Amino acid sequence: MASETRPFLKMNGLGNDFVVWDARVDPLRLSPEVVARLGDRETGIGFDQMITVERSSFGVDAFMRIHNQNGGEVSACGNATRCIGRLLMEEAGKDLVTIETAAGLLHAFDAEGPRTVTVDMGKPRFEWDQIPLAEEFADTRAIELQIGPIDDPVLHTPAAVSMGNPHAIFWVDDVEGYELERFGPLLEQHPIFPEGANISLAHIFDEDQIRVKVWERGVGLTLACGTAACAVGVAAARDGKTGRKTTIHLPGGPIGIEWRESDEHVLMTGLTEVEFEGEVDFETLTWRKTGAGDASTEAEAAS
Ligand SMILES: N[C@H](CCC[C@H](N)C(=O)O)C(=O)O
Repeated sequence: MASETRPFLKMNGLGNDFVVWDARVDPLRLSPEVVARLGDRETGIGFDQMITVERSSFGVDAFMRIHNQNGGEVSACGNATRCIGRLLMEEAGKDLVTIETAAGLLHAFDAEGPRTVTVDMGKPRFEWDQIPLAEEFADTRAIELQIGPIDDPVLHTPAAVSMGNPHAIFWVDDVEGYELERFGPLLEQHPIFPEGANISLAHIFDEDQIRVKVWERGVGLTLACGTAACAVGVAAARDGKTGRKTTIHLPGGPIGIEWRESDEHVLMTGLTEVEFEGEVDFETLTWRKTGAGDASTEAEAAS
């Protein structure tokens, strides 16, 4: 029986990593179980999200479909949007492309350096039923949620923001001072978040400089989260803690955020990387590397 192999790209945005399929000609729909199997770092390729690039029904450059490592489909992924933006710009020789997502149309354009891309992530949403939250809160800059002993909570009163996906941001004085591995899943699935939430610990350590650690919905701890960087930058500015231009320092590296005053859009700038080319045999669900990534391409160029 002929095996059915399919090529993919392995990419990352500051270590937040993806398997990317090009399904613009040959459609691809995988079950959540197969996505989770491929996403598992022991049994599969391993990734935080799986990205499927499809034809856009709006006639823009492409549609980007996003699945978390647990197999669940979601509407937004900032780091992946930068990576797909780069691929589409390189392919078409353009310096601006438009990507359709379930969260809306996003524009990616060349930023100041090689492999660096800026994405206009659109407007943040703050209304309780847009996050969404399970009950009405008039002010989502600090919602009533705490974890730990009632009289001495470990984490409490987070800000809530949607970038097309739900985020809760806890302001702390040391992002490493909390067991996010322990509290992350409890908060991610807290009943106040009917669709779950991405959980960020954020420490404003200098003027417009914020250190962030993220527990991602459907994944767990990741090295970076683009929509969390957007959500933290916006929540800090909204609450008067910083200006509208901030640098978000994630374990995987920095992301520049500008919450533009003229139209309230969030601009997110950061690196992208092609790690390698590969292919999956869907008969056996095995995979192999078939080509190099940026590191070797750049090494060749330098030699
Ligand atoms: N875990 C997120 C999706 C990926 C977000 C992240 N990887 C990014 O770069 O924005 C969610 O369930 O909403």
